[in-house]
Amino acid sequence: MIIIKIGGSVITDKNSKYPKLNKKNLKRVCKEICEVMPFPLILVHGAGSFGHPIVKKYDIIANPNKKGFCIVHYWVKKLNLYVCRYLLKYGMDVVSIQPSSCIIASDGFIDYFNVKIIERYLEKEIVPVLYGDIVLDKSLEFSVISGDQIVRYLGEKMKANKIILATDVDGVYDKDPKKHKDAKLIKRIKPEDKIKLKDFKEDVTGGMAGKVSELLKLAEKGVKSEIVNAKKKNRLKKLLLGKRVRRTIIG
Ligand SMILES: Nc1ncnc2c1ncn2[C@@H]1O[C@H](COP(=O)(O)OP(=O)(O)OP(=O)(O)O)[C@@H](O)[C@H]1O
Ligand SMILES: C=C(C)CCOP(=O)(O)O
Repeated sequence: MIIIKIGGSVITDKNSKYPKLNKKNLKRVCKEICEVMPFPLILVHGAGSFGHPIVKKYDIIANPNKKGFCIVHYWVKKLNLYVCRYLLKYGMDVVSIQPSSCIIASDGFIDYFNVKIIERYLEKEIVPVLYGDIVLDKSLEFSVISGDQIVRYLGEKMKANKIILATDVDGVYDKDPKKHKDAKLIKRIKPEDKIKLKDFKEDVTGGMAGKVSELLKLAEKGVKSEIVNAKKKNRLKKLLLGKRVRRTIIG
């Protein structure tokens, strides 16, 4: 079982205040995955500018509200349609799974997740495509569930043996590589390493810090994961083919 998360920073222009697709990257990444066609596979993607700026605009974290919920839901679903469109174009049989229809959270964390339907699609050799979404929350009314959190949950539940998070940097650095030219790539992070996550840039779901903290939870359960740069042509493809590429291993 392999789980790949395609980062919103790769398939959208994450710096945009409005939803803006990076179609070139989206097509290339979908093509790279389809050229390898790993199976059994679950795909997850992030929200990028189709989610984060809208969550901020409607102040959903501080004030979970119905209007904001509906608008965020609409945009992330729209991004998911684009992702599914290009996966289909390059030959993969996919089905879109809307997290807001199968997940209920409690205090921002997945509390209930009906994975039965995912298992049934996998039995039919159809790849489920999920995404960071806004969902019902028992205590907060609505909460934002990152693609990273979905990866962590499914990684454990589905006993994945390969988990890849594709983003716009080569992996986890000792400081944000976009702000510091001298940042050094950390090749491996183990649960026992005392890594300071609070210094890493944060978006509404925690950015790189959120990603690492979810992956460390997986590592504690003995499940390893890898963060790789999918903005670089063929890097994800090579990793899927089992070749050694520049990346961070967590676990
Ligand atoms: N120490 C760090 N190491 C690596 N990247 C870092 C670090 N601190 C901050 N970052 C930032 O984290 C970003 C990647 O995380 P981010 O959550 O934005 O990616 P993503 O998962 O691709 O996006 P999305 O959450 O929209 O799916 C990079 O663009 C980088 O600038
Ligand atoms: C912003 C929303 C709605 C989902 C965030 O998911 P992520 O991009 O994986 O962090």
